Amino acid sequence: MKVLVSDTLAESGIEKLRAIPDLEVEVNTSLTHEELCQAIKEYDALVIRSATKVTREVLENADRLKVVARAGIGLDNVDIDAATKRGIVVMNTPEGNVITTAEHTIAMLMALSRNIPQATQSMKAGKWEKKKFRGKEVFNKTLGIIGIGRIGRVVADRAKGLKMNVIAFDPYIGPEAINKLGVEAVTFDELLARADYITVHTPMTQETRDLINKDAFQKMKRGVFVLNCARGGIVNEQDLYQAIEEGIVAGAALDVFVEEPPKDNPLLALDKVISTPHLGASTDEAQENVALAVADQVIDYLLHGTIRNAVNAPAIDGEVLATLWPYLQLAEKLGSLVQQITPGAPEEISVEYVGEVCSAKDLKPLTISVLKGILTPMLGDQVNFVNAPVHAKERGIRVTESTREEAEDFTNLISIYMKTSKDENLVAGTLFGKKDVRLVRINDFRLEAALEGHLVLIYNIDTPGTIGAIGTCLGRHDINISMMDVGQVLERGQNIILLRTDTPVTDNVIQEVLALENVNIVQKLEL
Ligand SMILES: NC(=O)c1ccc[n+]([C@@H]2O[C@H](COP(=O)([O-])OP(=O)(O)OC[C@H]3O[C@@H](n4cnc5c(N)ncnc54)[C@H](O)[C@@H]3O)[C@@H](O)[C@H]2O)c1
Ligand SMILES: O=C(O)CC[C@@H](O)C(=O)O
Repeated sequence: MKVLVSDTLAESGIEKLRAIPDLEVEVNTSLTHEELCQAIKEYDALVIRSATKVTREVLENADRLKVVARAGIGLDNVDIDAATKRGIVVMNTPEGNVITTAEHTIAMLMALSRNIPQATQSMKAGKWEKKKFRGKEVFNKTLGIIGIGRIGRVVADRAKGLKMNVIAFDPYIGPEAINKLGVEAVTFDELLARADYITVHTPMTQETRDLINKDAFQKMKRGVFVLNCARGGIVNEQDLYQAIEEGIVAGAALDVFVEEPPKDNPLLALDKVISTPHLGASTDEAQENVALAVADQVIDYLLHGTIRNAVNAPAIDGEVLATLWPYLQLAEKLGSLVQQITPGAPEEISVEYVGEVCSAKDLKPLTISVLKGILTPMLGDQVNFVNAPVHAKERGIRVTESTREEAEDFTNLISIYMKTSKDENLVAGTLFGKKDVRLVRINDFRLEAALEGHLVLIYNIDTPGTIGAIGTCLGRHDINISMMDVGQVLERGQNIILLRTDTPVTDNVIQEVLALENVNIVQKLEL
């Protein structure tokens, strides 16, 4: 079998792959996209970091490819849906670079406070500018951490060592769990108002894109320092530029950018911005960790069929996988839906399997798929079929599973009830014709809708003209509705409307729909 390594990988990982007599390993880090589309035809495995773009076109040419393996976490450069459609397993190595990235954040924090990069540059230019580069102590200052997952909590630990006061905001981890880390749990606005330093450690999701925007900067202390060693775009780049110009932000440290490498990014011209070229994970130790992990995972899969850390397939036997496949999609989509409509930190998840689906020998992969669906909108690429139950456990989520063999209205049904710190909801779905995923219930409302694309969920009072008004409002913004399904609870005179639109609906349009008469709740969903 042939393995192509198309990005720079630590030598130890390449040696590990080469030590297997059944594997022929080629390293080529200079392929163009067109060359990769041609070359990929011969390979069984593709090992990448973040540079290789594994597009639909690459995957369509991948006649024998079985696995795309990422040394690192982020899979922004892989078309996972296209890989799934072609039965190609996509895996990553989510553990190996946590400490390294947290240390980089602390290095950036210190460099920012003491103007080290600027002072170095000035000295190299033959100057001695002692006054110009007077800095700030971090001792006793407040560090606000947004997203206190694996990296965020190591940053907190190291910052406490520097005797900083650490506060954190993470809507998906209960305050008790945050407080247990010796970190004060606060709301988003409180963090913005109190922090002297703000660092983001969330994944890039719909919710975190532009999380630190104009509004957020307006709520910060004057003189705040802002750090982003997570993903470009969590801190809006134009708004950051403006906030620096207005004197709100005293300095920013950026390891990641919306466009990498950045082209003519005005932030890089500002003295108050220090930057590194996505070096968060770049230490000998982390690169060794992820290279060895990725090599082990590829060997295990190619030689023994054992899947680890896959984001698109559970670790089960191929035959069982074929039978469960459509149910896995249903379970994951329903999980994603219930998470998107239920704000707050999940506390309890109950999954009920009804009818034909109960004949599956083992329902655990389906429950894991539900968990993956629930956790992915919160954690992005970090969640896979292996670690989803671990993440759920770490977050203190109670998960229960039950079965009922007798089906009522549907031959098979998966229902998920989720309770969070703020709300609770129940959703249910079925497979039509054994493979078409359909949503059939949200709480007391019965529907029949395909679960895909850009969706808008609207709760309204059942009165003539409301649906027309919603359609007109979207039409005014040139948004085409490609599907509409209405569920009713007659006795309460309430409707639920699920729309699919050809293009995503912006937050401003959502607010306009919400302002219409008889409309109570409007939620934007991506499935
Ligand atoms: N710079 C680098 O080279 C580098 C290296 C590794 C990881 N990363 C990035 O660092 C980030 C964090 O990675 P991790 O391993 O700690 O992930 P993680 O999944 O362990 O933690 C992410 C945390 O963010 C929280 N979160 C999600 N949405 C949020 C929101 N709207 N507001 C506040 N918190 C929210 C989650 O609940 C979770 O606790 C990711 O974006 C990852 O891609 C960057
Ligand atoms: O491979 C890299 O250097 C990027 C690392 C990091 O952003 C990741 O997603 O793991």
